[in-house]
Amino acid sequence: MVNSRIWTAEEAKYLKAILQWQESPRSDDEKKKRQASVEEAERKRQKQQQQPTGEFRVLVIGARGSGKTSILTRFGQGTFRGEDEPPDPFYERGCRHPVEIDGQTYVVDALEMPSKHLLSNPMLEQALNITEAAVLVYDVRDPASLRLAEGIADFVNENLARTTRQYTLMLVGNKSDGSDDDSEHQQQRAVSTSQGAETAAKLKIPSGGAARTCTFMEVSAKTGANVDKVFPQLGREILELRRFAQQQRRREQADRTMRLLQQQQAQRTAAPLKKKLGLWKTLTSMPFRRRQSESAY
Ligand SMILES: Nc1nc2c(ncn2[C@@H]2O[C@H](COP(=O)(O)OP(=O)(O)OP(=O)(O)O)[C@@H](O)[C@H]2O)c(=O)[nH]1
Repeated sequence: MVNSRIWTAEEAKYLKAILQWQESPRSDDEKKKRQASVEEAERKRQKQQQQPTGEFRVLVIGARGSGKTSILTRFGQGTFRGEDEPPDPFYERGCRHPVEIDGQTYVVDALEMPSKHLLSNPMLEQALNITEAAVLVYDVRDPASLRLAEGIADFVNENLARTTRQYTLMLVGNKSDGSDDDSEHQQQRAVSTSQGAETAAKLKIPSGGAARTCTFMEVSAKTGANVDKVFPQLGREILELRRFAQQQRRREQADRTMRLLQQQQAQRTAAPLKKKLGLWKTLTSMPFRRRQSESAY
């Protein structure tokens, strides 16, 4: 039989001191670092356990070589492959990645439209049908890519004009790396920031009733500048559209209910009148019948 031993307060203190000493002494700095990494690991664990609040499916579309895959690679794993490297095949079709919006986690399901399908209307239509928003990517070094982005916006508008669908667009000028005093960069840049912003302001959006303008952003997949802002911003706009659509559905439902109530009310007021009319008809036809019966005698 094992004898249980109760430590006196003094003995417990002594034992604790020995154990702490055996744990290897740490400097204050090390202790702080360790504590920080424990807290970070705990935050990560909690985040992984957290169910996302929702999901958005968005289309990433633009001219060949404008940097669609590079933007997704930067968004998904925070890296850039290098200007002469082929794109990361893992991100070539798109990616799923969480974003934080007002303290809530949402999953972005980004689909990249291969540039070879840009001229195929059925493919584009299909892509629009399964998404709620599109990132129109152009290369700030290539004006033709901006014109193509405008063309895509026109196609989206024409396509959705016949429907009541809500959809949003964001114009994104990629490869904006290099500072303003970087002469090589200035030589390469062919579309200024203001040109991009003006184009976005002119772009129509299939609004389904809500007056909105196209958001514009310049990014660089190479340096990572602004890439992290694209999808949360788009997510916010999608949430706004969903709220608008829900309000619209509620209004329509309320209108339908109102019309139904009015019809029922009209029927109720018409019913006694009909009854009176029926009685009147019966009464007016009676003498005729009586006359008939009289003639029988
Ligand atoms: N300097 C610079 N180069 C970039 C940037 N983003 C992409 N590139 C380069 O541009 C080239 C095309 O990038 P991709 O990401 O493959 O472009 P894409 O639009 O997916 O191309 P396709 O799928 O062929 O249409 C690659 O050589 C990239 O390294 C950027 O922000 N800055």
